Amino acid sequence: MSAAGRHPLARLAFAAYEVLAMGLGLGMLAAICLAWTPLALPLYLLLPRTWGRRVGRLAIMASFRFYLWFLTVFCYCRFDLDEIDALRRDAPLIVVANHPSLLDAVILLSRFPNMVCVMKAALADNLLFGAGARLARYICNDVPLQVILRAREELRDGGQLLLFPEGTRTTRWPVNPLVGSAGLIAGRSGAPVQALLIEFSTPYLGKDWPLFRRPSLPLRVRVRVGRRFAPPKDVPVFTRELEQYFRDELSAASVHETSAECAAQPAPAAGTIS
Ligand SMILES: CCCCCCCCCCCCCCCC(=O)OC[C@@H](O)COP(=O)(O)O
Repeated sequence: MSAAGRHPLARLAFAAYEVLAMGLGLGMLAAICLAWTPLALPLYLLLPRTWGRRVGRLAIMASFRFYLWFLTVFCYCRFDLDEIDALRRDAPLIVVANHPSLLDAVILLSRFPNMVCVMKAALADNLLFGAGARLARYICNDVPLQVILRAREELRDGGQLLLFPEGTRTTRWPVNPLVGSAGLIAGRSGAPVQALLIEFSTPYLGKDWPLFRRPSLPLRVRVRVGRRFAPPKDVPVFTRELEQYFRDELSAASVHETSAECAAQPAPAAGTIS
């Protein structure tokens, strides 16, 4: 249902729908997170740690799954995530993914019941995400040694660790230079590293996509299960190998546009993910 080539009025109506879908989508995410905050805070204080993180992670999975359903039904988004479900019971496991969009974490967290996420420290004080992230015992990325120790502890307890080794959303397509955290944690914990490849039809909510710029619908997102790496002995070598792997896989898929192209053409044809 591309708007291109249609009557100008139809195009205008579709653009209006895209704006509406954006408002609904962002509003629903805010509403879900805000509704959880007043519950998550007392649960964080009252529940023992193991119960708290269990409840916290299940609530995040369930809420984000509902959220993706909402985006599918009302906001013309299409998610192809079936491949991921095979990983759900593989623990301990370090899941690493490329990071094209703000939606990546929401998408991945919706499929794993016991996943602990390494996140930007600033998010821990965020009104929307802070309380939920604390209850789920997510790991702040501000003190590297703490990240490694906490990650190792969570993996030992049978958790699955999610981290985005680009450190921030992608700015140098197809993937930024990677930091060494995944290799370090894998080396220290003995857990394997599972690559996931995230592909968007347009870089919606990427680093160069303003929060209130309308999406180009349908937004298609596919997550592929990539290679699984054994815990490395040599972290720098592993990090280079992982980066090259992402580069090769994502270049081959070639579903994104560059940010510059995207800025020049606000309503591009949907990408090539089918
Ligand atoms: C139950 C209702 C849900 C309540 C909220 C639960 C908390 C969910 C926290 C999700 C936070 C996921 C953080 C993902 C990793 C991360 O930190 O990514 C940061 C980027 O994306 C943005 O970084 P940047 O590109 O540098 O702006």
